[in-house]
Amino acid sequence: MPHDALVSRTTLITRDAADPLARFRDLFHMPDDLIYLDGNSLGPLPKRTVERMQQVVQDEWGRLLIRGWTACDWINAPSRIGGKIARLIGAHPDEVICADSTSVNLFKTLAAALALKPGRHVILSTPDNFPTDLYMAQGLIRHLGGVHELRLVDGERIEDHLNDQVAVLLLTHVNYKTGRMYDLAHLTQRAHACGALTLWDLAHSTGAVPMDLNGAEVDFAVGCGYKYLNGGPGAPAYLFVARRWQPVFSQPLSGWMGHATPFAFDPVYEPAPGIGRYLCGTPPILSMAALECGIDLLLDADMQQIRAKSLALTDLFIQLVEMRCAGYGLELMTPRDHAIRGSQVSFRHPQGYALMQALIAAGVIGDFRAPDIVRFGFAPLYLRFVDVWDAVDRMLHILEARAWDREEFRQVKQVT
Ligand SMILES: Cc1ncc(COP(=O)(O)O)c(C=O)c1O
Ligand SMILES: Nc1c(O)cccc1C(=O)C[C@H](N)C(=O)O
Repeated sequence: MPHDALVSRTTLITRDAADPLARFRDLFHMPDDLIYLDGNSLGPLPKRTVERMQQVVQDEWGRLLIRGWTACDWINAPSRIGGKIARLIGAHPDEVICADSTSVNLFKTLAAALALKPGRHVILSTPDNFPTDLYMAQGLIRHLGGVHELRLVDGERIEDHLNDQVAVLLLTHVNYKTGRMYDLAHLTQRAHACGALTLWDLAHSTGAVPMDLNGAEVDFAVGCGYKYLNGGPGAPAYLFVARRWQPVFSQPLSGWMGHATPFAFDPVYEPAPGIGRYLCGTPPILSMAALECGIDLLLDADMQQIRAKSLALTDLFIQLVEMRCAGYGLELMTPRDHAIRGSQVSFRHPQGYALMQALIAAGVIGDFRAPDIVRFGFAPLYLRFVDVWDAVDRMLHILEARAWDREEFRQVKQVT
């Protein structure tokens, strides 16, 4: 959006009226007067989920009991939901399965990827990757006897470190602190050129950024169900394995749900022929039912429209903060360049923690990330342009009045 000094609350109300995604807001529960800029950590509750939970608990579990596994097709929930997620990320339906947490899926896919590159010992990543990605790699390395190395290098220069030692390039597409987005297709191609595989963490891009995993020839990916997919706290995650790698190796968490014939109760493990081998234990049906509602909402929207609005919202937020809150010590961390920006905006502020507490008290929910980052996520399905104006307005009042400068806001409580 051009930097238009004439932008006002009224012009933004007009802009909302013309928004092709406007109808989605009413499909969510959103407390009055709350501006929710934290959907990149935990998405809000879709109204349909409330009905569906009632149905799955009372009618399915309550009345059908164990018959639900077949009568309600619970058993196929992981592949059915995986198939729906596939449509959001440019994958074939049989390349995605819904299961476990992102962390566990990282372990399974990283183990599979390393086994495909026996002569190479390096997992290449960045120190600012989300910690669970690094922790899971460290744990797997220990488990495999310490022959691998997790090599952490500056993300801006990652290409310089791709060489014939690298087995797997392990990156998070959109950085959780800064909102910086990597060029997934380009880096995948560069990794392949040196003979390495790619494992992408799509936690902060799924449902916010259109992706074409097959077009980019990505090998493995994982993603999160409770952020932009609005699946609820601790919603199941997903994993993607390109068709070409599915038959080659089975992952190490060889639970019975990943068996070719789980109900044959054979004492010997034999992996399922396709993506099903990446399952481990029994799927959490209640959580999956909630997640499916969130995904269905997204599938009803157009990902290109979502991306266009996400960029417009983040542009507007940057513009208004810089125009209206100038001189109060806020420093933009998120790239201005659309090509490398996800769906969030982060600023540094010397009193970042207290500022975020004051914002939350004023009804603007974002996140604080140590040491000094205030982070705002923009989910186009339920946010309005006028919300951006109001959020900046409340921030300006807090900054002008130094309302953050209160003992209760400075005291660091548990940080989420
Ligand atoms: C990039 C990234 N990966 C993974 C996770 C979390 O994984 P899990 O669902 O296993 O807690 C998060 C956020 O919690 C994240 O931001
Ligand atoms: N997964 C979370 C949780 O269980 C509690 C609080 C926050 C989270 C998050 O999602 C953190 C998030 N991934 C982040 O980007 O910072």
